[in-house]
Amino acid sequence: MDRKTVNVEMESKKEVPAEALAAARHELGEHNGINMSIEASNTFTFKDSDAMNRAFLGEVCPKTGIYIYSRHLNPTILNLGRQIAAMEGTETAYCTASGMSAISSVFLQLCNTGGHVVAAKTLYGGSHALLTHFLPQKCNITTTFVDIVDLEEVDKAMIEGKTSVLYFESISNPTLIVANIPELSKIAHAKGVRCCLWPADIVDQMRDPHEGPFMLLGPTMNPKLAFEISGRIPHLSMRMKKHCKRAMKYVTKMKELDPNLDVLYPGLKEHPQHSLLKSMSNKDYGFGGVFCIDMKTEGRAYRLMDKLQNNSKFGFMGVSLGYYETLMSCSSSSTNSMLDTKEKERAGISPGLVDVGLWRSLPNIDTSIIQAIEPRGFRIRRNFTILQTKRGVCVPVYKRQAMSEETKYVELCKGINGLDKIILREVRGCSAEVYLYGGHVTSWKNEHGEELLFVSSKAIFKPPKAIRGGIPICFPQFSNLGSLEPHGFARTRFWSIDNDPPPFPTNSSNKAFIDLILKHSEEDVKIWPHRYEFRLRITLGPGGDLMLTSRIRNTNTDGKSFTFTFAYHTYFHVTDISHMFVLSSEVRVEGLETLDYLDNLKNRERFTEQGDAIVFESEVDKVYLRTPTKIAVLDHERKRTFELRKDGLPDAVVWNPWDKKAKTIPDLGDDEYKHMLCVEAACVEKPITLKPGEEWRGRQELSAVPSSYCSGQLNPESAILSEDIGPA
Ligand SMILES: O=P(O)(O)OC[C@H]1O[C@@H](O)[C@H](O)[C@@H](O)[C@@H]1O
Repeated sequence: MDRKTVNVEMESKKEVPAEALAAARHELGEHNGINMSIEASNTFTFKDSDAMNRAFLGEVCPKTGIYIYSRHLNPTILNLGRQIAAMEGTETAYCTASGMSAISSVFLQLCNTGGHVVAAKTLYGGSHALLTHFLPQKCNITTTFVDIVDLEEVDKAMIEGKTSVLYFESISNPTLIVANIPELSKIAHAKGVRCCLWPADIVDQMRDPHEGPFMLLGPTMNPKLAFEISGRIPHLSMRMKKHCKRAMKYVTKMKELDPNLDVLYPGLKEHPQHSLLKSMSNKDYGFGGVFCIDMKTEGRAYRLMDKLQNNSKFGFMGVSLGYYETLMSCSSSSTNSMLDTKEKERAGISPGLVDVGLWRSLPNIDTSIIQAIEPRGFRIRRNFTILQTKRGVCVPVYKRQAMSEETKYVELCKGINGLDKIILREVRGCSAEVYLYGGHVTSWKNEHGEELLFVSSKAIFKPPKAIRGGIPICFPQFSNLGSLEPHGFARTRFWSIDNDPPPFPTNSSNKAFIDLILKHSEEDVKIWPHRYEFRLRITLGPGGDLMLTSRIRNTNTDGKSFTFTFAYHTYFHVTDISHMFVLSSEVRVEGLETLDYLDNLKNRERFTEQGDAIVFESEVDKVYLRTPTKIAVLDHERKRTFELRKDGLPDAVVWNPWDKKAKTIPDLGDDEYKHMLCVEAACVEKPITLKPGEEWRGRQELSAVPSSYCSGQLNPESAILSEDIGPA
């Protein structure tokens, strides 16, 4: 027995790949190490000149332990080749540095100039480009593309004496078509055509591969990598079984949750080649770990992937799908982007096809479907915006309907505790809610019904307490900068609908708006001896922007001026302000860097902001002074940016109570501080003074855009126009 060989001869024809591999040679290390040694040399020496001569004459070779040059063959790479050959039941295997180097070498090996290939029309983009562009131009090798499941078409396309290769990839990427390998081999062999299948047995009836392009072009794998793969390959069977099992469970659950979902997976009975794959595949290995969801359009595919990666933490966007994490890609615009529209159509590659290689560990997948798969299923459901109908059937509603004629842009109804509330709606499905109590916006939702403002679960919708969350109006006093109750009384008064407001410079396309008015009451005059009219217009723009315009007029008849401070105390809803992302919080504010601020936590002492962006790791209560008209709040995890634009309001308050302070606020849950961030367009440092008859105007506009924000470059209009998972 060879010192480096454990007793077992390679048996290439074992039926079960794992058993065949276990029965294959196992190289030991140079010093009898249990691992084989990595042969890192490029070139090899010989015991004498005769041996060298015999090696070049081909009389001795790697089989007899004599190597010349690693580009031809290397012991470590050869060992991996033996393992793979054992698993695949082939005579030999050659390990290359990439799939495309293997595929191109095979074509160069088997085809002569002027040659002809018959290939499946659905191929990996690189293979398709090689056959469509490179080989015809450089080598005059042409290809006829066929539907690989139509055996007659395949047969007809092969020209005896001209066609040298029948090439297909099974299971195909990205459309998951399964080829009938035994039948295709028969048809090819009958015409003397070599049958090449990727990624399993590459070569059938090939001459010694070491004489051709494999040796000359040097696509050889790095021996260190070969060593690593050799060590992992013995467990591949276990991983593949689990991989396939997970995909099967996951897809089954998804289909259960939404039978209308366009999911492609060979494990599903409705897959056209389900039975074929079952008949060909090794027992217990299932149907692969890759499935596809057809979102129909590229835009919807992207938005789904964005959400799955950044909201649900489901996986990552990335091609290859072979990583140990779940990967997903929209093949039409990634791996298959080199195909033109017609070629994609012919190959059946929909622009919205999302391929998912499901690897990520789903906790308790075997023991608790409900705990493990269902929540993820629900996440997917949520991402597809699926609603539960009355009959309990899930229907996808991404075919968003335009607002029906009778749906109202403005609706007056009763809210919590019977308080009057106005709902504003826009055609795309966004909405806002305003309580007359406080003139208080309590909800702002995007077209997917996602809430963009934070309202505490403990909020008390009852006078005299202000509602915790939404957008309280602080007037005529911000915080405790005066003798009135903190933040003034406007947020705890009942406002009225202003049916006849003085003319407003409005955008005529805005239909969803409401005008409110608050006037002095005799009671209030006792605590703030002034007469005023506070008009508030709240508008929901067609793109979902929320705009608040305040007009405050001094209506004193005693000739006295009055002075006030003001804020739109906006509570933005954020994923989790306490989460850290690359050493800073997932949530940050841009636009306030380097500005002066008054620190409410330090007796309103004045400081200058030092950091590049405002991030959060503890309580913050600052009044930034003379701020720009645009401020952005970035929620990294949700991949959402709020843009706040303001006019007439020079300051900006940033407040989060963090954990300790939150516990002292009775109408705020202990952990709720994580999901809120107040950024308030305000006028604090220099109070406003109005003479009788004078009017002040202060405006705040909010947009939520589903992308990252680059300071100063954000065009909210175009970002807003990019729909989320919208109509198919
Ligand atoms: O609890 P309130 O009155 O709604 O105020 C909340 C916070 O509002 C912020 O605007 C102030 O800067 C903070 O100082 C204050 O604590």
